[in-house]
Amino acid sequence: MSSVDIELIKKIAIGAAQQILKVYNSEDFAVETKEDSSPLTKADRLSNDYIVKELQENYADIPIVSEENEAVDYEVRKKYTRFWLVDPLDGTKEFVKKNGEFTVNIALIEQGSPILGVIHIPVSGKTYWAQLNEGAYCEGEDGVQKLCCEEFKMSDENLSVVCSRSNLNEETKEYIAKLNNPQTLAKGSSLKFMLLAEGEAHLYPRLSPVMEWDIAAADIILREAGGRTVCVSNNQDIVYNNGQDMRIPSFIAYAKKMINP
Ligand SMILES: Nc1ncnc2c1ncn2[C@@H]1O[C@H](COP(=O)(O)O)[C@@H](OP(=O)(O)O)[C@H]1O
Ligand SMILES: [Mg+2]
Repeated sequence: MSSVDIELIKKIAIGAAQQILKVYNSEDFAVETKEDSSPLTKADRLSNDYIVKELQENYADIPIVSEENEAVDYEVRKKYTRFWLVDPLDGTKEFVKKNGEFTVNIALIEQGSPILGVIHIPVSGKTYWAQLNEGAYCEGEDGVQKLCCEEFKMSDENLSVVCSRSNLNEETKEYIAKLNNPQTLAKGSSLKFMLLAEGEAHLYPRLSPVMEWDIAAADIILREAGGRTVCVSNNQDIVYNNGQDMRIPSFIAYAKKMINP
């Protein structure tokens, strides 16, 4: 099996962002609606084409599952020991609203867990990355920084809680309302996890569905920064590529949660 070069994956994410920004900065772009009612633009397609081509050229032996590729049948997919899991433009609704809250996400999944993740924010130019047991990092205007989550207890007052800007449901609102005077911040895309990884927020409860590609890169980056993402149903790590559809019904992402309540 070929080994993977994280520097190359970071370059691929940045190259994909250039494709996205060509569309973002153009006067006007068409917005189509997919079968699941979510939006699709030329930027999603250009970013996907770029990432898929680069990954195939450099890692011919590692299959790719991407939001914008044709779905891979579970009977085929369940035999994968390693695969790329890609969301070429996470936060398409935010892209359409032109608020900058969208990301490029590339993860490498091995035996059901992410072992590498790269997230790039096209508008700010910031890149986040992590590999299993090697820590999490980001690079922006201030150079490279090691990411480290803030410690907290669930009973703390004024916890900083991030939630979806465009997909916030009643169940999540009720969960947040039970906390002790929470300070809520709405953001689009996997950026929410990055706020936890940077020590800027404590909790990201998501009691509504996402797809595996929305969170795989963020999951490993947050974990390597000292946090954790768990399924609500069993309070365990998310197991990827574990069923017919790649839907995760709900999860809670934590910064560094202390055991005492
Ligand atoms: N009902 C649903 N089922 C599955 N995924 C959903 C969903 N509603 C929203 N999502 C996912 O939530 C992502 C947006 O996250 P957020 O709400 O945190 O900004 C979308 O990513 P895309 O923008 O890549 O389609 C989409 O995959
Ligand atoms: Mg997405």
